[in-house]
Amino acid sequence: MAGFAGRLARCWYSGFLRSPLQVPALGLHVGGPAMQTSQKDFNNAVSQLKLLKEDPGNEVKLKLYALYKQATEGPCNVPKPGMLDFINKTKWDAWNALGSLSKEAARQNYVDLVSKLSASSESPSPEAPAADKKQPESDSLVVTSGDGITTIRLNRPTKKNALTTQMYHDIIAALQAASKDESPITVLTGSGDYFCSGNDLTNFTSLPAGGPEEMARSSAVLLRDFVNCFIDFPKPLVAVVNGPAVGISVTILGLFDVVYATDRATFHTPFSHLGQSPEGCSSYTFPKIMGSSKAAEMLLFGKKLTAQEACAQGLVTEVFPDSTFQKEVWARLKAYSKLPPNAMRISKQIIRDREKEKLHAVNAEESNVLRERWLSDECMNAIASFLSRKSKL
Ligand SMILES: CCCCC/C=C/CC(=O)SCCNC(=O)CCNC(=O)[C@H](O)C(C)(C)COP(=O)(O)OP(=O)(O)OC[C@H]1O[C@@H](n2cnc3c(N)ncnc32)[C@H](O)[C@@H]1OP(=O)(O)O
Repeated sequence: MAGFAGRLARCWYSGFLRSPLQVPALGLHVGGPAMQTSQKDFNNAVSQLKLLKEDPGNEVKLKLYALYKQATEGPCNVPKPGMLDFINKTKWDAWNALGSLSKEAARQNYVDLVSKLSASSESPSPEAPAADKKQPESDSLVVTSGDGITTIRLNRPTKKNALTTQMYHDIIAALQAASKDESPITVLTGSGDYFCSGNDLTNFTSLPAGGPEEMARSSAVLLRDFVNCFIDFPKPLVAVVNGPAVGISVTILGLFDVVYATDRATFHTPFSHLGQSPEGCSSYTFPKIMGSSKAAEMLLFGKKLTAQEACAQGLVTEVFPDSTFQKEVWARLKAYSKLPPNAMRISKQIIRDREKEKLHAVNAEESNVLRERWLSDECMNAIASFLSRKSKL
């Protein structure tokens, strides 16, 4: 297992090794207005960078590093690190790739890049009901209430809303709070172009002192607690699926009361590709919802469904054109939220309660199986492969 930790760590570095030239849509200056940037603007940008809410990713961090060095020290003037010194060699390559770019131009490019990153991390969320912030939340999860709806929004758009360990904890807390608040309806949705890309695969790279076994054990406990919150949620729970959904963000949909999706959404559970197995009670809910052979195609073979297909198979309640999705869905939910809240709760109870015991048992079993799976070579290799950017879904 120690070998696995090393392998993952190496793969993380390989992610860092992606070419600095692959930084799309970050048009860089080579002269002209560059001369306008003062040292003060540059220093401000250095400070501003520390305030970014989202990690900008390795490629951008590498670019920032190279521009900083060029702006402060000029063209690369230190010896190239050895082949096996992966990180320093990567940084050296990025700096060296800037060639003879002047210090002023590098400063300007640095300032422009930081300003773009700051602007995108502050861009407002798409349409949603007028809402007040409910509680202190981590940057990656935003919880608001308004118009009779509590909205839990996954807010990590640059990572396609992949779920970090902290986000699982925050969602549990948000659901517990929402179950007791005044809003008749609770919604889960995402910021940006994705609903959610599933479990953040880097969760498995920060090994605790107890090693991979401890990581697998604590992840299984967290997974079980997370899914239990959805099983036990007492009020109408609605998913507003604003874009593609992957992995655990698909499987838990079987535990929602209503699922609205944009026609841009897709539904994908690539468990076998990842050497993993189903969670979110999908081994039970999916065959019930769509029949065992359709469920097998998704859960065993990772067939990706379009929104229309998912609707035809009963996983999605209704599909809306992307252009009117937010407007139509929120208008409808606002109207539903005016229905008598106790009647809705009691109706949900009657529909769901007789299944709860079964669902808890399924959840416990799925979490236990996954605990083993996470330690398998198949799973480790798949995660390592994603982290080294050799594979994507
Ligand atoms: C408590 C533990 C519970 C565990 C429960 C288990 C759950 C199982 C699952 O959820 S399985 C599903 C896991 N998810 C995936 O395998 C998705 C992996 N991601 C991708 O294949 C692609 O990123 C994509 C298809 C979702 C999107 O591709 P696209 O080309 O459009 O975008 P990028 O790949 O460039 O993504 C942008 C940045 O986001 C990072 N990212 C996206 N998804 C994840 C993820 N799941 N984990 C970690 N990071 C993710 C991606 O690496 C890019 O980051 P970068 O800009 O720093 O490179």
